[in-house]
Parts: sequence; structure tokens; C-alpha cells
Amino acid sequence: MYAVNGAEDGDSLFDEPQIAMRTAPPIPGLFVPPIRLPLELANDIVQQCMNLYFDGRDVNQIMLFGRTASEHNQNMGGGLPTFLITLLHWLAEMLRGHLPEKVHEMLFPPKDAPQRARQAILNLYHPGEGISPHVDLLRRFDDGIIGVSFGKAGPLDRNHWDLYLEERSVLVLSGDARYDWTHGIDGKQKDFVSGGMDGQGEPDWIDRGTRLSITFRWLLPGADIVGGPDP
Ligand SMILES: O=C(O)CCC(=O)C(=O)O
Ligand SMILES: [Fe+2]
Repeated sequence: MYAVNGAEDGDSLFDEPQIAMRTAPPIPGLFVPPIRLPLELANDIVQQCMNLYFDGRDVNQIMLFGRTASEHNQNMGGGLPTFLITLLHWLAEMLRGHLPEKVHEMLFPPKDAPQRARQAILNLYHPGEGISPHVDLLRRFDDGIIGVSFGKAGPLDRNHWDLYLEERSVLVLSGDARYDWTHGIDGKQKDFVSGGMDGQGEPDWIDRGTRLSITFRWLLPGADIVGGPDP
């Protein structure tokens, strides 16, 4: 996945492939905590998404909506399918301690917070597919975005940072990372990724597989009408 902050996004002088990092670049408000969805939970979510929305259909994006109050209520994300509510609860729990309290609270509001509309987008990418650099719609979505990667990942690259999105990893965009940087995924068949899980050692080429991502966003008031004009 990648992010560009105003600067020219030119090719390298020497035509060397950009190396995607395995750790988050120093962009304020971008968090890529060292947590991974448990394999069983991830497999279950992927299977349900494929069965319910993608298999046998020529579709690569699904939007779902839920009403969300607090992680402390049973109905967090009410209206979303159960497996996404389970995922939200897991995220609320696991992200605590990896995010500043304020950011965690923005994503998972306290008990007495007013209800809000939460959108989940499921994106399916086949090898070679990506998403052009963009800022998530300013008039539709509020601050605080969570992305979960299922399957081998494309790099997120920004000013130009390249971040390799590991399988079952979680990413949070807030503040500068949400508003001042674009992000995207190059449509490639394989990624050149810094070596080893710790990023030490020689970089390696890693083939893309099919990747599902699930992103959660807050809809701004009045933005729950899909198909309206974009900003
Ligand atoms: O698939 C992803 O991880 C990112 C998708 C994205 O940037 C978007 O839907 O706005
Ligand atoms: Fe996006």
C-alpha cells in the first residue's frame, strides 16, 4: 500500500524496484501494530465473505452498514453481519495498548457515546489488481479508518513510502495519515519486500495471491446516502 504526500511520485533513476517495508513509515496518525488476526478467525471471515458476497459473482467490492455505539455494548456494529461484529470486538480488544487512547476511543467510542453509522467495505483483489492513490472521501467519511488485510498484500506506499501489508495485519489511518496523505496499492503481480519478518536481510520478491481487505469507516452525518456526488 502506498502514500504520497504532495511530492512527485517519479520512477527511480536506476529503475530499481521500490522495496516495500514491513514496518509502518513515520507518518503521524498511521498505525500498523504488530498484531495478526488469529488464523482460524481470518479463515472463517474470508470463507463467509466469499460465500455470501463474491463466489460466482462478478463483483469485487461490497459495502455494508451498521449502527455502532460502544464496544461495551453487545450491539457494536448492529446491522452488520455477525462475523464483522466479531471482528470489531476482536479489533477493539487487540488494538488497545497499540494505539493512543484518543485514537482507540475514536474508533471504539465509550459507552455513553451517541450512535453512529459505521460502514464496512470489503474489497477483493486478484494478483495484478490495485487501487489508485486517493484520500478516502472527505465528505462521506469521518476520521478514524481501520483496514484489515486477508491474504498476501500489496504494498501501501506514501511520499513515497511503500508498506507491505502482511497477511492478517491491521492498519489504522487517522489525522495526517487520513487527511494529508494519499494511499493506494500498485497493481502488480509481485512485490519486492524487505527481508525476513523483522525487515532485516536481503529483500525478496513475494508473489501476490488473492487479497481480501475489510475496512471500517464512520459515515459523516447525511453521508449514508450511497451514490451521492463525491467531494
Ligand atoms: O484494500 C485496502 O486495503 C485499501 C482500500 C482502500 O484504500 C479504500 O477502499 O479506500
Ligand atoms: Fe482508501
